[in-house]
Amino acid sequence: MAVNINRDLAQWLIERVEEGTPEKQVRRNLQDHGYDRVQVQSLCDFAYRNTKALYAALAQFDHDIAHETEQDVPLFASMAALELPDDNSLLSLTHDGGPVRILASVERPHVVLLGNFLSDAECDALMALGHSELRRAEVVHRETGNAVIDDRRTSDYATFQRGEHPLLVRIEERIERLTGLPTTHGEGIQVMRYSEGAEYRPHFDFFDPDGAFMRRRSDTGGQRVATLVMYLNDAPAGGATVFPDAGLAIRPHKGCAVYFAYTTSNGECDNLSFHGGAPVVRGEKWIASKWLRTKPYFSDAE
Ligand SMILES: O=C(O)CCC(=O)C(=O)O
Ligand SMILES: [Fe+2]
Repeated sequence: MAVNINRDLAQWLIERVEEGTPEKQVRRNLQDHGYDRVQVQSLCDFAYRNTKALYAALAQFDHDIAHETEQDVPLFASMAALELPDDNSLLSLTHDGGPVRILASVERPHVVLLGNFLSDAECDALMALGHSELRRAEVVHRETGNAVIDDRRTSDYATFQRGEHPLLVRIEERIERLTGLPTTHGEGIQVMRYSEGAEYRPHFDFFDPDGAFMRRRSDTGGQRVATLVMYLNDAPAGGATVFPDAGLAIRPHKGCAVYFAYTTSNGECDNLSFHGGAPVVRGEKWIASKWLRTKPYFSDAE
């Protein structure tokens, strides 16, 4: 199958070549991100043996983009979702457990509640996948971008690379169909367990737009624009996902998911998206989270 190269991939390849990343490592990264052997070969030929053509392609992309009027993020975020279909379902988005349904949506903060996003079997399989890998969750430091332990997030989690497991591939493809954002714009799925008393205090998922981290990293993955929290069990008590400034609380229900996007129509980060996971009062709460970026995201490049 031929490989399509877009601006971000061209840019990423050029950066790797310029910083002297060995071809072997780039091959591995590309394979990890779902490119087959033939595609990897032609991308590496382009990057390492025809670099001039790659620069030319990038210049052409930049020229085209400069002449485009539209933004580069075709988000569900940006709003078809608010027009709830008459039959209240996403007709084409079905899986073994039946159709995904839109149960409710809020304009600001932009929140969409989805029913049956995952089947029971998928929830169980995700919990099993995460179980043996669990460790104390970390948060991204707003200035440095480093992952650090923080009392505001007391859950355990297991982190996965995009496409690391067939189940994750299936769910990532579903998220692509839901949001219109290519899977490459997603960070790897995290499976999280909150034990009794554990919480994630209210926070923003987007990076501080003025912070040093964003200034340095805006070319790789860019800003976060939306989050999908998938509920893997019915938390017995407590553990709601809360948006305190909007007076909104969502009870964890197995197979449901909450999608929220935080870019306002003028391109700014929406402070109303301030949210958290309330303390679990009894039992455990399990979720899987997915963060989506404005641009293709390759974790090794971050
Ligand atoms: O636990 C929740 O309900 C929210 C999780 C969350 O905010 C996150 O993972 O970014
Ligand atoms: Fe969050």
